[in-house]
Amino acid sequence: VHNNKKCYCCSFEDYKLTTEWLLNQTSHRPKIAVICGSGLGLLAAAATDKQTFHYQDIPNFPVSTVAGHEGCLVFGTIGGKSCVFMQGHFHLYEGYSLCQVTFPVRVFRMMGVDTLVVTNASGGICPDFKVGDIMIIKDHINLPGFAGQHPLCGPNDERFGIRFPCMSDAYCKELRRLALDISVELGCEGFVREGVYCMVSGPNFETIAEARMLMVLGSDSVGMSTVPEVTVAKHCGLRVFGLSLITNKVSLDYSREEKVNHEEVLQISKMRAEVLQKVVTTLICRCSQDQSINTH
Ligand SMILES: O=P(O)(O)O[C@H]1O[C@H](CO)[C@@H](O)[C@H]1O
Ligand code: HPA
Repeated sequence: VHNNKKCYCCSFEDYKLTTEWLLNQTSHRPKIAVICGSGLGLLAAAATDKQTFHYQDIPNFPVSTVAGHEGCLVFGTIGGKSCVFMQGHFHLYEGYSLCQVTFPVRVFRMMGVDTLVVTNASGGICPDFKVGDIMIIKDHINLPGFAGQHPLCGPNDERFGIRFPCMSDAYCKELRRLALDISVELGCEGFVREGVYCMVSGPNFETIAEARMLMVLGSDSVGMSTVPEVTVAKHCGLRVFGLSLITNKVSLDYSREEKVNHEEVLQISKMRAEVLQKVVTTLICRCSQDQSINTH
């Protein structure tokens, strides 16, 4: 209850309970959390010493309702570094509040995580982008946030962060540079790009007029996730790195016949999941070695 108005946000005690439950169930103490987007659960495959929890068994955790989101929390080790992977994340269009959508991020913070890696599937708006390109997220547009659908609306809990957080450095520059270097080493620089991700609430894909508007606004790709998690992560002081897989070209022209669907999105995710896994795994190994970029 705040100012005599009922608050539907998760309480500090909710985050605490889940954090303590997980810390009691696992000996892993992750420093890096990876959120796997649609069809990208394979990102956890490279981890060793794995321990898996189903979302429905974790107190206070929402459950995944979308195809391509397994609904598992996987603890494991990569390059000697303890990590936690979310195989599947939550969306506004599933009917969850943004507090529920971002719930795991604050739990990770309370567990001791300092770096969040976000991944997702998105539609390419930038005319240069091709299906299968991997976009390093340089920045984002929080379109639902403009309309008041923002995870930090409501009373601010200073134990997590300040009332008015700065977002001009949302995606860590050093990690973006490192990812570009890694893509050259792995020989996949030909389909690695950098760009601006725009979040819409979904669940429908964009109309042509909407897509054109998003392009004018400066969006290189569009999806229905990630921005709330990144916003909450920055608020509580996490370092953020993001990759978006371009699974389809967004129609910007009335003469275009192709129609996007979720099956196609999952098919392209499956096709590129292995490369994405290599990039993420190498990035985790390297950032754990380089202390200068490990300090927040
Ligand atoms: O952002 P993720 O969950 O990776 O997936 C994207 O793909 C789904 C639509 O096909 C939506 O959930 C959209 O956000
Ligand atoms: O074209 C798209 N639009 C919105 N979200 C998406 N997620 C994958 N592709 C798309």
